[in-house]
Amino acid sequence: MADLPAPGNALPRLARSRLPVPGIKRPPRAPEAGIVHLGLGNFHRAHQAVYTADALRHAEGPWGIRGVATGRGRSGPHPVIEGMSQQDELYTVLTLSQGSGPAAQVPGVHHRGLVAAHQTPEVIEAIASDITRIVSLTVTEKGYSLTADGSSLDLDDPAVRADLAGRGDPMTAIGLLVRGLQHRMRGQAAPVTLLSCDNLMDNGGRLRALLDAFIGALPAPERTDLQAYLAASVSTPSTMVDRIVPATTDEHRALAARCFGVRDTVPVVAEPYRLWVLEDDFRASRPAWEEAGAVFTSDVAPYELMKLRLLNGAHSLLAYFGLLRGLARMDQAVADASVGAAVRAAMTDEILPTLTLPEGVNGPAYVAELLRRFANPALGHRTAQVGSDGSLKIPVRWAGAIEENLAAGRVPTVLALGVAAYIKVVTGGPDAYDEAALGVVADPAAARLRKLAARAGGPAEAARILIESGGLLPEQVAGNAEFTSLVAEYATALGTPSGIEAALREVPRTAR
Ligand SMILES: NC(=O)c1ccc[n+]([C@@H]2O[C@H](COP(=O)([O-])OP(=O)(O)OC[C@H]3O[C@@H](n4cnc5c(N)ncnc54)[C@H](O)[C@@H]3O)[C@@H](O)[C@H]2O)c1
Ligand SMILES: O=P(O)(O)OC[C@@H](O)[C@@H](O)[C@H](O)[C@H](O)CO
Repeated sequence: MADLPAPGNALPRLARSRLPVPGIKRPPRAPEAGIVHLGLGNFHRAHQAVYTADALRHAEGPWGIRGVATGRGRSGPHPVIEGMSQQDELYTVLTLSQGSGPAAQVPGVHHRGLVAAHQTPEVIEAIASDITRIVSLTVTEKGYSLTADGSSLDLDDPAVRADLAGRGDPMTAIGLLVRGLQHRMRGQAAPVTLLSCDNLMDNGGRLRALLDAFIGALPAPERTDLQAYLAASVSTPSTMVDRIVPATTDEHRALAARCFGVRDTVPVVAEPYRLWVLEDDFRASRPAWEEAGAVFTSDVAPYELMKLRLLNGAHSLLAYFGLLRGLARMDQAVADASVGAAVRAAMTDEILPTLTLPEGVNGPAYVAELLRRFANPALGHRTAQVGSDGSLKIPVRWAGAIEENLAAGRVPTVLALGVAAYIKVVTGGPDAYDEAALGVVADPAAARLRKLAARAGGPAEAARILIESGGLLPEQVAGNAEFTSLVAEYATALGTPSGIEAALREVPRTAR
């Protein structure tokens, strides 16, 4: 992590004893950690942690958070864990609005964090602790060890196989959870709630199915004991989580220094809007998150579907169209006349008709509000960040809407152009978009998809192959000749540098 540019380096580091400062209150001390959170990334720190800090102001409870940095492939100190440990486990949440300066909050709910890759036994112990009532997750789509089509646990993944065999410390989030629950069961600790806060449809049900699949593949005595324990003592409610939280940059660190006189190496930035809708199925107690504005309901599905298809679906369209148009930031993409019009058309004509909205939500008003949120220039949200991991996001964000349009006899033209744009970005190499200026669009399936595309004689054939064998879209979509032909047509059109502009101008008018 790069250090702060001057004059920030001259400032004293954020610490409990240095608060309050004008604009930032000193938080109360974090209470006992009843929550273990896997995936101490930016989103958790700007969403669940803020709801928890706000809830604690209304009702006390043992709701400190033990954050765990998950995932592998990193050696040495973890920047967030290290940064927070040098700041009394504190960090700043900068709320960035269009047209006004930032507001700041220090949630102050975290205890000393753990790095799963180096401190696995401590993580298992924390999950198993009788004090722990909730284990929450934001481990990204990649963290769930899903098969390429996203339908089930990838039992061919070497990390999953090693975790199942119990060879060494568990490496996957699912393996960690199961081993933690096993210890919990043996220690006869209180029931516990596992709370997925990732952008996955039916995230609670999905997490449960993955745990069931993992446990189902264990040998008999372990398997049956854990199955009984899960049924009796573990709940996995679904949640819809919403707040745009971009990756932190040096500019954000400098902004914190300039506006609040705080040298914080690990701040997070977020939009003012936030929403959290949770299925009210907690096996043990929980923070009074409703006091902080969270909504508890018996059915989260309409909220999840609305958010994933409209917000995240539109986000991914903006990202790929923006990248091909040479636009680095999401606000630039939505402000671009041709990109903005196409994405608005997709939201209104292709996605909204596939949704049964939650009671009281007005579709057009929700779309208008999303477009306003995307347009916030203060966030600096990068198209390359939102466009990354598309092979895991497209099945969640676009596939259902495409499938339902086709089933209703409509061909969703903007979503078809979106698929062609994604294929160009992920398989096109340096010619597809200006990587040096816009940033790297990472994707775990990139090598596999490029290999498939390399077999083709041109972009149209590559698009057909990727739709048929890439695992991005369900069979019913891949088998729809009209849709596949349209994506192939767009793939050809995107072959020239001005292709995207012409296609975007055309696409909202060509609804079929
Ligand atoms: N950032 C947002 O605007 C936002 C909004 C709503 C929901 N979310 C959800 O939160 C997730 C995380 O977003 P973020 O902004 O915190 O990202 P981030 O990059 O700041 O953090 C990602 C976290 O996931 C962990 N992770 C990554 N790959 C993993 C793997 N293979 N196994 C286990 N853990 C892994 C990392 O250790 C890190 O803690 C998103 O993928 C999304 O599902 C994000
Ligand atoms: O966080 P990702 O990378 O899964 O997705 C990028 C954005 O679409 C997403 O984070 C949104 O900002 C968020 O879902 C808004 O609530």
